[in-house]
Amino acid sequence: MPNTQLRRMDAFTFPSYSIDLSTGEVLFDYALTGPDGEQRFTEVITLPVPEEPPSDAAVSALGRVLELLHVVAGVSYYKTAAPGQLVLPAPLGPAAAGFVTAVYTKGLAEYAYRNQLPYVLELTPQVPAGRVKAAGEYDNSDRRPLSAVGGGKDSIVSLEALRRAGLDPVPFSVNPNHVINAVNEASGLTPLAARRRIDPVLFELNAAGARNGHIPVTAINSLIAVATAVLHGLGPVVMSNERSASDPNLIWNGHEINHQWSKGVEAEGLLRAALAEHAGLTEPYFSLLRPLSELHIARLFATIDRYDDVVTSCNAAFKLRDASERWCRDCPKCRFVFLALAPFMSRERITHIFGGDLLADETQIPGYRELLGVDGHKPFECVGEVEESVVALSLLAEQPDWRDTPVVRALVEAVPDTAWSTAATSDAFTPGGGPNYVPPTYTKALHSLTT
Ligand SMILES: CC(=O)N[C@H]1[C@@H](OP(=O)(O)OP(=O)(O)OC[C@H]2O[C@@H](n3ccc(=O)[nH]c3=O)[C@H](O)[C@@H]2O)O[C@H](CO)[C@@H](O)[C@@H]1O[C@H](C)C(=O)N[C@@H](C)C(=O)N[C@@H](CCC(=O)O)C(=O)O
Ligand SMILES: Nc1ncnc2c1ncn2[C@@H]1O[C@H](COP(=O)(O)OP(=O)(O)OP(=O)(O)O)[C@@H](O)[C@H]1O
Repeated sequence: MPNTQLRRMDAFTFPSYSIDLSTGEVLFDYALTGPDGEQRFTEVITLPVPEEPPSDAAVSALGRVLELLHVVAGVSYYKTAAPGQLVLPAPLGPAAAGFVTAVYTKGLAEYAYRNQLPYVLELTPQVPAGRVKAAGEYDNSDRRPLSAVGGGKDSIVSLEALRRAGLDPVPFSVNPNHVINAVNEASGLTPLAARRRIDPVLFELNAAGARNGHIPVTAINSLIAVATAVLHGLGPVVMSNERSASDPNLIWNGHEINHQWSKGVEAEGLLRAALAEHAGLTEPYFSLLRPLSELHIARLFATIDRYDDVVTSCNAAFKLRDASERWCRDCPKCRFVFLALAPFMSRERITHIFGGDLLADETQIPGYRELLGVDGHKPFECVGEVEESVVALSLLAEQPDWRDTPVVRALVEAVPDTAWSTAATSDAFTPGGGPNYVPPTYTKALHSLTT
């Protein structure tokens, strides 16, 4: 469909969804409709099939989780046209409707900002009238946790914390690539995986100039993880989203624009409430690392060395096409993670992990100035707060191994004098900093790492 016709689409709908429990295949249908006709999409998600058939209660809860996932996974297709009407397929209770609304507004905020579509920030889904049948309570909180693995340092820290606390985690990933497979192999644990196939029509539309931009992918991965946990009779989904993820990149038209919104604590609370209300799940999902800063997690990661040959946090390694092998060494995330790990590792070890020394490379200086808040705003990437970068720099400036590297020298010159007092009073290594949903049984896992 030509781009001009796409721009005239006025509604996005959710015609149907189906699941085949014998194969784990879930089909989600979507439609953009307008004066020039219709553009349909089908996304296919394949859940791993359990050895034992699921109980009736599990099948019923699974159906409810998939109803939420159907709506949430629609963001990828909605964004090609961003019509003003978002017409939901069925009635939802207030918590589920609140979660869905936030996914399409706050989760698409970076997309709205970059495409200059302010109305997306205020989108109000049309929820069909009617009562939602109350979900039966489904309590799986005492079962083995499903630990989401993204191949980076954060999920490795969680996996090891859960293992040390004797909680017997099951690693889980959506579309694991060679990085994630290698991390799972290094863990020695037996993982579960789900497949997600985006409709190839989306890529054709992208190539033809359809609207494009960032989507709240963690909300999608999280719901696929919860669906898998329910289907397999497993316990809570444990994420590794840090407290810095809740920090917005900028304010636009009075709205916070946060690249990592669906990793933030607000999204976590809304998702938990939606799952409790709509699917009856009492303890479905939380982030173990929520009380910690990225810098603190980096310090913890440095105490674990079994993943050095495989860990990869760079997003370029996770592209659907033309992915980098591991660290690209030239993006905000590579720069930030290097800066955060360097104070806690020898140059030899970190150079081995990254395949190069970013602090020896002067071409990295402009990118580091952004991370330190000297130029521009915090990049639209999964990077920590400016304060964390400042604290990391202050630590490096005191270390003989690092203080004379060209990048550290240039940055020490560049930051304002106030940076040093910010660093001195920072709470980057003090767990806390706002609400978290870590259940009491799991706080011991966190303590085993941080004390
Ligand atoms: C890997 C990556 O960072 N991709 C972002 C990038 O996409 P790009 O076009 O360069 O490559 P692909 O990822 O291969 O995607 C091709 C197109 O497919 C569409 N698409 C992909 C996944 C999806 O779930 N839905 C989709 O519609 C999209 O049209 C792509 O162009 O730039 C895109 C535009 O800004 C981003 O949307 C891509 O981000 C992926 C969805 C992704 O998985 N990103 C994670 C690595 C990521 O950004 N994680 C965040 C967490 C943010 C959150 O709130 O969840 C983070 O690390 O901060
Ligand atoms: N493909 C995936 N399947 C399942 N969960 C994922 C996937 N990719 C990321 N996640 C999870 O989403 C959350 C955010 O991902 P993110 O990329 O920030 O984390 P990470 O890979 O653990 O660490 P890092 O921040 O170092 O990259 C984490 O809990 C991570 O485990």
